[in-house]
Amino acid sequence: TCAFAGQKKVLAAYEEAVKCGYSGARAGRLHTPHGVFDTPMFMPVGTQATVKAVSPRELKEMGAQIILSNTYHLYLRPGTELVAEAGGLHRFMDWDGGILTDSGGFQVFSLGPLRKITEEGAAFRSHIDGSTQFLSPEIAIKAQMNLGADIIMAFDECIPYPAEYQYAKLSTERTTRWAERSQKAHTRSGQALFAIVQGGMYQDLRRVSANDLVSLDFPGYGIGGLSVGEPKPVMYEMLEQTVPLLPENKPRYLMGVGTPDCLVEAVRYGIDMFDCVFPTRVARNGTAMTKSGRLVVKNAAYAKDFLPIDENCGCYACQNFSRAYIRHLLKADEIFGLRLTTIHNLYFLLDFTKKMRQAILEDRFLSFREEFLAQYCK
Ligand SMILES: CNc1nc2cc(C(=O)NN)ccc2[nH]1
Ligand SMILES: [Zn+2]
Repeated sequence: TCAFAGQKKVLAAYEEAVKCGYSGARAGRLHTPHGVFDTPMFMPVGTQATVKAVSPRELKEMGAQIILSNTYHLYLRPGTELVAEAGGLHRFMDWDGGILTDSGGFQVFSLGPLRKITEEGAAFRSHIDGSTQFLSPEIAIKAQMNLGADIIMAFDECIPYPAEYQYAKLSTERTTRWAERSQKAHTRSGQALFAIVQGGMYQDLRRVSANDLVSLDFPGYGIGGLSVGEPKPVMYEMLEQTVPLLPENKPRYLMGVGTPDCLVEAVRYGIDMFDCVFPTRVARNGTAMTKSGRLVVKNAAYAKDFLPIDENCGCYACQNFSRAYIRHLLKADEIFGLRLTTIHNLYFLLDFTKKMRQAILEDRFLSFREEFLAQYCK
């Protein structure tokens, strides 16, 4: 904990960032009111207060530490006041690990042309009932205080890709003003507010955004506006420009990323935290993630394949069921099939970040990265 602007706040303090020999890769420990967690870490996405198709008990069993929920969705349904009356998000969804809520900046952007953004905030149409809605830094922070997550995000604008330089510049400057308004509106102790670096795909805007937000002094920093359709080398270049400007002793969270190859590169640049819908989303159309790439277990090729998805995987699906069985369930539209592919994909990414942490602690991250990329991109 530390005294902060007169408020006593338990911040997501960042300890023992063990630096490995190469550039920014590091293993750390993240302190929150719901526990101390190891980084690098992958955070399963539970948009509407549930990680689709799996229970909190299964999440705990597979090693999930912090899960993500979306303020935009919960604000529209069931309402964040209702969740507060239920005792907060942890109680509501029976999850006693860490929770991080995104502020809605991305959802408003991904809603496309329905939105209108002004200095005050963002007006948009609800994807549920088409009603006109409005989010501002103050509204988004109040909603997140009601939800009671351990880590909450400043309200920002996730700049679309591609975007004109002038638009990206004005939007990024506004996001910094919104970060300051988010800070002023954040009065709940025991909750860490992270800022979000934007700047589009422009190196200079990324640097200005990072420097301005660091001057405002946040306990952690999200890097937003990436993985929005840009080529991977552009994303890596933005990381190279941004991460070194962020304080070494604070967590860096790359939002919305990603596949294992992106994770291992981002860790190399010094990213600590990730979230992505990819593992749960592709699971629902029968795709399993493996260290050699994707395996579409629904394919006819696996009809008589009585091996598990991955015989070296420790997850519940691979320990007990065959590809043939899972394919049968998926073809028969059995819900248990989706549960098994989801359990496997989440376990795969959680285990992958655990393996990266171990490699960093044993100072062999670089060779781990080489070996993985050689096999994965095959
Ligand atoms: C899947 N790609 C992806 N990019 C994201 C960017 C943001 C962001 O800038 N939030 N303020 C959040 C989630 C994202 N997911
Ligand atoms: Zn598995």
